[in-house]
Amino acid sequence: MSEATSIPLPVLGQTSQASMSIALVGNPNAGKTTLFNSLTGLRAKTANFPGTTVDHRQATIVLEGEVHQLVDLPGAYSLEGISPEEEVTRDALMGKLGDKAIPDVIVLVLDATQLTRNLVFGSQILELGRPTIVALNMIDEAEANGLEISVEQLSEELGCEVVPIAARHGRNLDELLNKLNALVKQPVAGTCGSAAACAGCSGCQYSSRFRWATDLTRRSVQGEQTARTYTNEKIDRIVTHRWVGLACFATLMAVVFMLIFWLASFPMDWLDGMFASTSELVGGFLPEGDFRDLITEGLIGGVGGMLVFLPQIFILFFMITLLEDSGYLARAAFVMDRLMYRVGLPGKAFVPFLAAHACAIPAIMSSRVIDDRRDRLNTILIIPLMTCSARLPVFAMVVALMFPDNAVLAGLTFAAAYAIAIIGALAISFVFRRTILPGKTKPLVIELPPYRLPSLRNALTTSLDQSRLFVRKAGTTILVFSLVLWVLATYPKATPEMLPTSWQDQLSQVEATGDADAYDTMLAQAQSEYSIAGRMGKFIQPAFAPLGYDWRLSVGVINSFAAREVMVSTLAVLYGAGDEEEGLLGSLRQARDASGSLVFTTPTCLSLLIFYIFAMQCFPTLVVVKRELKGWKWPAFQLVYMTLVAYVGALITYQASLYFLGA
Ligand SMILES: Nc1nc2c(ncn2[C@@H]2O[C@H](COP(=O)(O)OP(=O)(O)OP(=O)(O)O)[C@@H](O)[C@H]2O)c(=O)[nH]1
Ligand SMILES: [Mg+2]
Repeated sequence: MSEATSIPLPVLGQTSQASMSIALVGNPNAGKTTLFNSLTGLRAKTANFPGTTVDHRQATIVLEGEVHQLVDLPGAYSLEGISPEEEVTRDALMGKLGDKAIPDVIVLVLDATQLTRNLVFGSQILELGRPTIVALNMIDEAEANGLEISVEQLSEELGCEVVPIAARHGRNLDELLNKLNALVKQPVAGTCGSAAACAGCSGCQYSSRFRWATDLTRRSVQGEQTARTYTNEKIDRIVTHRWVGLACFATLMAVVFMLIFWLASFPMDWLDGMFASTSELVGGFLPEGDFRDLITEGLIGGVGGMLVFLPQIFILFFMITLLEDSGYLARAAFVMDRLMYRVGLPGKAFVPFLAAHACAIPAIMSSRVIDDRRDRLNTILIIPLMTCSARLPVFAMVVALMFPDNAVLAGLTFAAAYAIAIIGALAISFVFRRTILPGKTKPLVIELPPYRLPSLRNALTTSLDQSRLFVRKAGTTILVFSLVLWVLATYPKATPEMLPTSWQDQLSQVEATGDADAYDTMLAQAQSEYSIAGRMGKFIQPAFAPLGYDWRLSVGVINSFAAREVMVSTLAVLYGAGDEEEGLLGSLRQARDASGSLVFTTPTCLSLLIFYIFAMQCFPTLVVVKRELKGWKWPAFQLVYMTLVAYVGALITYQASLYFLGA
């Protein structure tokens, strides 16, 4: 880590001067956020995808004991740009962003491999005549590409310090900090040297800037960049092809999911077994009774049932981050845009959609980049259909129940669930654009970033962050839900005499056979139906019977209306996963309904899968939609339409698969 973060924050009063504000400015994908992260020790999202940062972000850095504000800004191509991100950057530079003053010092981040294009915007920044320092980033890549850049020449012609760095590898950041420190101590405005574009000219034409940038690049850069570019173009021709590109995307995703399944199955088996034996071990120490059951079934069963899926969450985010960093996902965005445009979604919606695969909430907020109101509304309405991480435990459970020993089929089904969500979302958008939100959309203009060896560290920190969020949820929300549910599913406790006569008859029949195990199982089932949860479940079960759910599954669905991942822990508690040696999946696989038939048949599993793909079961998302669209009308509409689609979809799936596959 850099010097800036290793110096401890000073105690208040030690800073003699008022702190300066330092802004990171440059083209999209130049590495501003990567630099910001390495200077501040933060983990703001970076990606090999232009337009990753859409709002400003600030943090403190310490230079020789002085605390300063470092501001990361969205990338821009020009100061006259019309996109909302470019507006944020322009406002920030002009001191019009909220209560922020004009930045005291500018760090102009240039991508050394794309010097000409970066200098076009750079000339506008230099022209502002503010104290500026140039961070010539990606110098590692420039060198690997065979480019030799004369830093002295650039520095002389730009009229300010130029420091070659590789933000991603922390290379030369100390020199950058030293020079930055000198500039902060003595802020001198750049002179623009002999830069023809800006010497004495303000508001130059794009063409003259471009000519100046090309000439300057020619004077300061030696070497050709042809070999790689040529291969990139060849690959791009394939992966961005109208149909071949789509097929590539689908195949790649399917392979990724199969890999995730296969890889995750080892730690998952291990975790499942570990929770089962922990439950047994803890149970052995506690005296028999309700408290022991609360701990083994409610606590370990409920929370463990959810944590089993941690490996899949981790590996999924790891792979997605690698793909994004490699530059491939920008190509996928390009390919998908052709489809999205047809169904009336703006190309800019791809980034929110991608983000929605982690969580709908930041995705809905990032849809602010879409300027047209209807485009944005349409995007927000379908964002929660994307497969967010909260759905993963449910999908993973269902798929594991269907294909316990077949990673290929399991992976394919999982990938199909993603595909159904995307296709469903496109179809629904199509309908909305032709009914409630008519109008034309803008196609996407995206610059394809270079292919790049993905950063393992970035992938690791992203997936660790996501895993931590997941574990925190399991330790808080899920924990409370599991304990409350255990109480509801246990009380009032019935002795055999208190049960309805139909149960008493069945129990005495089983007792007559002398099979004590069968008697215990039946008594436990009768008791759970007698409990509050059991009665509620039986009350609502008729509504879910056509979808193939028994009363416990119905309780699960209702229970997870506020947060979908609660489903798995609910089932773990209701089907007594903490109680069994087989762990969660084993006990679900053997679960039987009142009539004695297996609960998790293929039709029921498929119906559950479809229900959870489409249902809006996330209260926080509804609150955020309300906040963004200022009112409850649209979130209410969203809740109703998604639940309806989910119910009807699951109904059709269950009935059709019952017809074709049998129970
Ligand atoms: N090889 C190499 N890659 C880098 C370097 N700095 C950043 N990157 C990569 O460049 C990509 C873009 O980095 P970001 O920091 O997200 O770029 P940004 O300028 O913030 O982009 P926007 O937010 O879209 O404006 C990521 O894949 C980084 O890992 C570097 O010094 N060398
Ligand atoms: Mg950024």
